[in-house]
Amino acid sequence: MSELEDRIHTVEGENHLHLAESEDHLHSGEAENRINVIDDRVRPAVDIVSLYPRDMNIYGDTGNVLVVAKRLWLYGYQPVVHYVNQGDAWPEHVDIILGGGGQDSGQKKIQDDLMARAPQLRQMADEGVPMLVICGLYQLFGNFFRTIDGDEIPGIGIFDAETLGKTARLIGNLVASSDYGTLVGYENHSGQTFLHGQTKALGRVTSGEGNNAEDETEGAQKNNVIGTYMHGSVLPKNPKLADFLVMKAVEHRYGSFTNLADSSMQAELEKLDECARQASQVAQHRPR
Ligand SMILES: NC(=O)CC[C@H](N)C(=O)O
Repeated sequence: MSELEDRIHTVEGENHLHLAESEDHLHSGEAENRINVIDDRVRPAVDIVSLYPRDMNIYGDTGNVLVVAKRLWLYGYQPVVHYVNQGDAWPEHVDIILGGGGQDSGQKKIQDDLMARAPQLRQMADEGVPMLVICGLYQLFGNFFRTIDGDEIPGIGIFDAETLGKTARLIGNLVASSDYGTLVGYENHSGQTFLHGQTKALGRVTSGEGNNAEDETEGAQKNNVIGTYMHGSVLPKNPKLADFLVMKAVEHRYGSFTNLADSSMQAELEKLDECARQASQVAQHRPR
């Protein structure tokens, strides 16, 4: 084993340890948690922001952070995860932002902080920073969410879209066709989102409801920002979508994406993709 391989191997052990420990940081309130300290001479760093993990993180959405970190690792990069809750400092480097869903009450807890960060987030979206926002946070990346109680939670308008709370909840497995293949996930929301203007949907629903009970659209995409109603978490079963985000994050940081994986990392990626393919097949045929 070369010195480099040896180092990557050793570092990988540490990385897993830190990833496992990182759950503790979700509620720690610390401004920033570097989950691992790795030799930057070996692996180029990519900085991930997990946005509002304390209040916006349901139905396994934190799994998206683990998938992006793992795939970056297997492509030969060094993932550095920063957990950013309300009031926390913004990291110096941000290459990708991942945020989950939440109850209406969670959305109210983050609304002021989100509005304060809105200009920065809009600028980053314009600059091509990849972002993935699920359900409750997706709704707040639109223009507003008017809840069933009549409260209006303002959004940051990255997507030209509005969300209206309805009495019927849309709950169950969700399948959509998209540029990233067949996407599978799980939806549970009372808000129904309607896209306006040139806003592009992420996909077309083939089973379930997606954005609303009317037009068969699911999610939205603008530049490299993706919003979706798919929990589950979505990325483990949808690796093409994960790779789109991973590659855009590397491109943002280094100008282009290069696969730095050695043969064992490549083999692990292929194994993961095969697991994802099988999981997706099963999920697609589950009743709603
Ligand atoms: N799953 C969610 O993130 C729910 C979002 C929002 N509170 C709704 O019910 O529409």
